[in-house]
Amino acid sequence: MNSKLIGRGLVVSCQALEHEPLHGSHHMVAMARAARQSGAIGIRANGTADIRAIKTEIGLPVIGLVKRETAGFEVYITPTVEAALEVHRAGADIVAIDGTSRPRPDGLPLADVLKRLKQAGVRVMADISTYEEGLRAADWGADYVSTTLCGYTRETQETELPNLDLVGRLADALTVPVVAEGGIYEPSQAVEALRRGAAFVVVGSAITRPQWITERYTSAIRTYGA
Ligand SMILES: CC(=O)N[C@H](C=O)[C@@H](O)[C@H](O)[C@H](O)COP(=O)(O)O
Repeated sequence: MNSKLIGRGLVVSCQALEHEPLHGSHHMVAMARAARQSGAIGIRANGTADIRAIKTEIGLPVIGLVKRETAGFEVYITPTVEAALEVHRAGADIVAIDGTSRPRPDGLPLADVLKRLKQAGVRVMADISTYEEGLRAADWGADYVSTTLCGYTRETQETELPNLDLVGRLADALTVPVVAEGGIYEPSQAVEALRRGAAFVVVGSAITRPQWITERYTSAIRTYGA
């Protein structure tokens, strides 16, 4: 499938959940505009409203997802086939889904999910947490494999981020594009991810979550004891 939709560069994740200060499409479109102005080549966005608004107003390729919690399940990034189709219909160029092997609310194994989405003409990014998950997702037809969930599953919760070793190992093993995402806080880490073979880099919190950026400063100052 089209691996050149997004070239070697920076994708900015513009996401704010309901409890976050910048929640709302107006703010997310502004964030995406700022990202485009400074050279971002794609946007990652959560929820059909934000995806539609960013797609219409910004014009960059959009990696879309929907975060949806379901009681009794750990997966929350586009957890079902139906959710993935919603994101696709909202205009996302690539649909990011949970690419781990954990149980999903619609009861389908990942291999079936990928098969159905491919049949529907959806370009899929599998958000994985381990090397083995990345290999499996690619084998089952994912168009992109992203390290998004490393650090966020039981198995990986102690992992220090960003996990650029995981990026490098997957990039060496796979022919589909491997995306470096999760915990990239410094420009030098983004460059290192590309050097290790990432097709592109996704950065979110370090650019678009001002409450988190502020906290980095206030906690450093607290530790200093000012
Ligand atoms: C684990 C999870 O739910 N990640 C989400 C996936 O869409 C987003 O909350 C992250 O901001 C995004 O992956 C970018 O990562 P970072 O914000 O670390 O640059």
